[in-house]
Amino acid sequence: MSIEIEQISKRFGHFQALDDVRLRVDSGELIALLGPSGCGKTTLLRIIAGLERPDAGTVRFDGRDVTDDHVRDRKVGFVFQHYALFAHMTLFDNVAFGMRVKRRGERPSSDQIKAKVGQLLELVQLSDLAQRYPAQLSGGQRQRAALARALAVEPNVLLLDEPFGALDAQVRKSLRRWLRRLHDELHVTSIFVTHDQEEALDVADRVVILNRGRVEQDDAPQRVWAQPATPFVHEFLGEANCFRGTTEAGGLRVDGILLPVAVQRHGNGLPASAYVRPTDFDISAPGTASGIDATLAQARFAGAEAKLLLRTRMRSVPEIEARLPARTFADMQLREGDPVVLRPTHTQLYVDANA
Ligand SMILES: Nc1ncnc2c1ncn2[C@@H]1O[C@H](COP(=O)(O)OP(=O)(O)OP(=O)(O)O)[C@@H](O)[C@H]1O
Repeated sequence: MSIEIEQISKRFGHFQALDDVRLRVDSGELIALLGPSGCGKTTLLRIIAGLERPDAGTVRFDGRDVTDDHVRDRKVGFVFQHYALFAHMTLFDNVAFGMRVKRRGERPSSDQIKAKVGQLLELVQLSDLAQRYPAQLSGGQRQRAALARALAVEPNVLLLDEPFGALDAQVRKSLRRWLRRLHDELHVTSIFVTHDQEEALDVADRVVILNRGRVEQDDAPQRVWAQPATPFVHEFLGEANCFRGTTEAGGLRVDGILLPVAVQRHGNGLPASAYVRPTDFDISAPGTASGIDATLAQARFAGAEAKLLLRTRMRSVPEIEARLPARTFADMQLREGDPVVLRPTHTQLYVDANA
C-alpha cells in the first residue's frame, strides 16, 4: 500500500512542528525518516498512524483520503522505542493479543491464531522462547517480539519509531540488518524513524531528512551521502570542513587561496561555502603539488584510520580535520610539526541562498 503525504502542517501552540510536508512512499518501500531531535519525525509518524490530527493537509493510503479515519481503521502496525509488551503475558500471548481482541466475525479461530503466532515467532527467530515473559528476554529479543506483535494483525503499513534506540551498538547493528532482510521478505510499506544517520543509510531504500518540520532532502541513501542538497544535510550526515569564500573563474577564493571547485554553473563573485569531508583530502609533501599549505598539528590512530589535525595560515579556516587509511599515513612517515600540502579531492559547493 502506498502512502501520500500532501502539504501536512501541524502546530503545537505557537510552535510549528511540521510545515508543508510532502512525501510519497511507494508500496513495499522501506523509508528512513532522519533528522535531529525535535524536527518533527514522531509527529509525522503519529499523523500517518492516525494518533494525531494535522492542522492542514491530507494523508492518503493507495490514493484514498484517510486523514479523518480512526487509527483502528487504518491497519497500521507500530513499533516504538520503548516497546510496550504486556509484562504479565507470555511472548506467545503478546503476539496473539491483536488477533484475540478483533471483533467477533473477524477474529481467527484459536487454531488459526496458534498457527499464525507460530509462523511469526519463526520469522523473528523466537520460536523457542514462546512461553517466556518479557522480563525473561533480552532487549533485542523484546524488540523482535514487538515487531512480531505489530505484524500479527497483517498491517498495510508498518511504522517504526526509533525501534532500536534503547539498545547497545552491536545489537542495533545486527537488528537493523535483520530488519532489512525481514522487509525484503514481507514487502510491507514501512517508515522507520531514526536520528542515527548510519542506521538510515544502511537500512533504507530512501532517506528523508527533516529539519525544523520541513523536508530538506528526499533521496536514495548514496545520493544523500554523496550529494547532500543543503549545508544542513551535509553537516548532519557526517563531519565536514567548511570553507567560506567567493566564487571566481576556476574555483572558490578563500583567504587568498583558490580552492579548485566547479563553479561554472553558478557564476562569479558570489558568496558561497565549500564543504570537504575529512576523508576527501590528498596530503603530500610541500613542493610536490599546489594546494593548501598546512602543518601537521596532531595525528592519532583510530583503528584502521589516522585522524589528523592540520593547522593552516587561513584566517577563516585555521584548522582542518583529515582522515587517511592508517597504513597510508604510516608510509608517509610524517611527524607532528611537519609542513604538508592539502588538496581536496571532492568538494560540495553551496552558493548562499540570497546571493
Ligand atoms: N503534544 C505536544 N505538545 C506540544 N509540543 C509538542 C507535542 N508533541 C511534540 N511537540 C513538539 O514538536 C516538536 C517535534 O516533536 P517530535 O516528537 O515530532 O520530534 P522528533 O523529531 O521525533 O524528536 P526526537 O528525535 O527527539 O524524538 C518538538 O519541539 C516537540 O517538543
